Amino acid sequence: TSFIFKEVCGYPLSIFFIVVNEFCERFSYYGMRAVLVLYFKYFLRWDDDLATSIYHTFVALCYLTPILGAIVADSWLGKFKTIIYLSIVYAIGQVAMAVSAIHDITDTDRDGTPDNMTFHVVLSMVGLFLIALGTGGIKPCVAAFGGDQFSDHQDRQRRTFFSVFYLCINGGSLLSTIITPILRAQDCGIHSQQKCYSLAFGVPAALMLVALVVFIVGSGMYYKAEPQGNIMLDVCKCIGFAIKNRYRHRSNQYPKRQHWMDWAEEKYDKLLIAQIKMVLKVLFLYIPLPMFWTLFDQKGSRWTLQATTMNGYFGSLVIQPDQMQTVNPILILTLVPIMDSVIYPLINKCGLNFTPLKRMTVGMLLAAIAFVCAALVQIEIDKTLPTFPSTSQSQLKLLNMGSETVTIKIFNDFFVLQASNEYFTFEAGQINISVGHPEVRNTISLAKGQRQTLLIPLTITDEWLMTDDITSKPQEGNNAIRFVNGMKTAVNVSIPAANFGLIEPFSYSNYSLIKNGKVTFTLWSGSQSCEYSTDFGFGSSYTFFIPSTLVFGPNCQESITAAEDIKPNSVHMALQIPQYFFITAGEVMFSVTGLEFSYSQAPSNMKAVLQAGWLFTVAIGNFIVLIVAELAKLPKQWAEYVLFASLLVAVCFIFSIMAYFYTYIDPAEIEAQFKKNVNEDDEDNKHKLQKTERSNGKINVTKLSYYNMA
Ligand SMILES: C[C@H](N)C(=O)N1CCC[C@H]1C(=O)O
Repeated sequence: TSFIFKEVCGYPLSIFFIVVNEFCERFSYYGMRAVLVLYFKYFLRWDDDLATSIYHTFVALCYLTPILGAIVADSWLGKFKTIIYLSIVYAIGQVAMAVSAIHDITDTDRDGTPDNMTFHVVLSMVGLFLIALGTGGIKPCVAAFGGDQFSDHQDRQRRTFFSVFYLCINGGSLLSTIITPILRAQDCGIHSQQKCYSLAFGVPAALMLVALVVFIVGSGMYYKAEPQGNIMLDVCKCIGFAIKNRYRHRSNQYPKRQHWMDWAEEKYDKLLIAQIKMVLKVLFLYIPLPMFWTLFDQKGSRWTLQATTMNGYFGSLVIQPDQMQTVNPILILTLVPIMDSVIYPLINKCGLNFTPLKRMTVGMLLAAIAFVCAALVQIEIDKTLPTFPSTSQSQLKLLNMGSETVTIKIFNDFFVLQASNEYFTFEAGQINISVGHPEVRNTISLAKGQRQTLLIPLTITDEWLMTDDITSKPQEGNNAIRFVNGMKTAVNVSIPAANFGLIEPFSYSNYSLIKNGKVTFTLWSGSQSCEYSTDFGFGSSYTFFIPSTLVFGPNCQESITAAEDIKPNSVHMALQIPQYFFITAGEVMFSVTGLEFSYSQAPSNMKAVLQAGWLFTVAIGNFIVLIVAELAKLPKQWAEYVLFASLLVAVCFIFSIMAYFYTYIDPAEIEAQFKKNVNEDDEDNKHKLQKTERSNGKINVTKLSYYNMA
């Protein structure tokens, strides 16, 4: 097809439209993905398990559909038309998601919640399916289409293109993962204001339309390789025939052939057989690769969970656990140029031949190192975690509600205390406690596997009270807070975000979850009030005690005491940076190189198919995360990290052996050689046929059409 070829600094101008398209498309994809789990959980009201499973299934589907897109592009529509049509499908999917998140559509009673949840679920599932089809379908085509814009002698430029392409992916990903959560946090609605998921999905939908328009604008400048017929069907038939033919000739009397695909020679074109061999060789090499993605994809799950048990204060800036993931695209944006312009040229200067497969091997090793770092950080975190009781143990803490210290005897140990900050651990189901002078004895039954607090009343002879305490770290960096009222009057405690309700005399409130930062509690008793301010970190639990002696007024702050049930997270989130650095450096070496390798080693008619094969390794990696997370329930998280690191090292060792035996090819050169040979044969055969025709007086039509085809 004709096109206007324009070059800027040695690069075809057309790739500008392709990389801008990729930037917008990745913004659209990652932006929508960033708020998807929260949409499931808080809008569709799904539980955590269902939300996580559907999320991972969606991600895996997005990397499975490239196969479909590649087949359509290489065999039927060509890459250009496939990208246009599937981008339309993709944009419709994004719009469906945005519409599905408008609660007002079914909120007939105007209470702020959708009344027909089936409508929202069905529309969002249809939307997600279309998005998976679109994003996956176009992904291998866009990368390969970009590669097609370069001529055979532009190897260096094409390599740079793949690096810039990767930068755009991560630029889009970075911006959208920052912006869409902010959009989601806005309130919007017609009848009632709710969290604005429709805007968080609407902006990615708009970006997808921009991606489509930008791609169409470049239309006149693209080199559009023609699809070469139903190539995948031919490939399958050819492989099937080779296997059948090999089986038919299994006896020793038939001479062996160099390659099992050579058994297709009787029926199929030698060029097609050579092309299939090229693809199979690369696909075979891909077998160990999903393991890299298995580790890589845990950034979004295990590493984010790890961050929830860490301290996110960076000076006055507070980083939320899921925001740590943005370190990956930020590092990509810095590491790709450094690798391309400093590290690789330096390695070359040292005389080392750092081939693509060597780079990928080093990339895998770096990912394994990242997991060792994650394990070391986990060990540090574990040291700071409270020791919760085992199923055969009980833990007890004491809180003396009186103003005087009391002497407490548990079995034969004496304590003089106002309140105990530590939990005592007991194996026995019952303990004897003696309090004060003269001694008041009590036998207390303890709950196994539980933490409890014993509230010793003002008058020791009054009834003793036991509370059930929290036995795990609060999730997502929240703080679990409760109040014990030691006063003779009821007290109401509230903060802007929560109300602890009315706490009766000598009783306690339930736990409420509070975010980090400064919080001011307002205590009310009748018309009297008191303000109590304190700073919270991440993942702590406190019991605040309101003493009987509290005087409401400006100085009440000092009278309230805080018992620390669970310490706040003390290991800093910055300690995750080394693991992010290694996984990202690994990604640059592995993924950017793999993308280019998949293009350069693919025959001309199967470029998109091999890109899809590459993306398929990402899909399998995601499935392995799902399976391993279910199966490998190791008691210690750090041990799971070490297990993953060891598995990747083992896989990397196998891959390096496979890579050692791989010979790099230039598909264009091989194809040209085949075509030249066939043309020469063609000439010879034409002469032979003309001779035969002259001698027999007729032509073998089948053969002639075969030669013409070749
Ligand atoms: C966001 C990642 N750094 C990244 O660029 N990718 C993860 C899977 C492949 C690649 C992408 O194309 O999105």
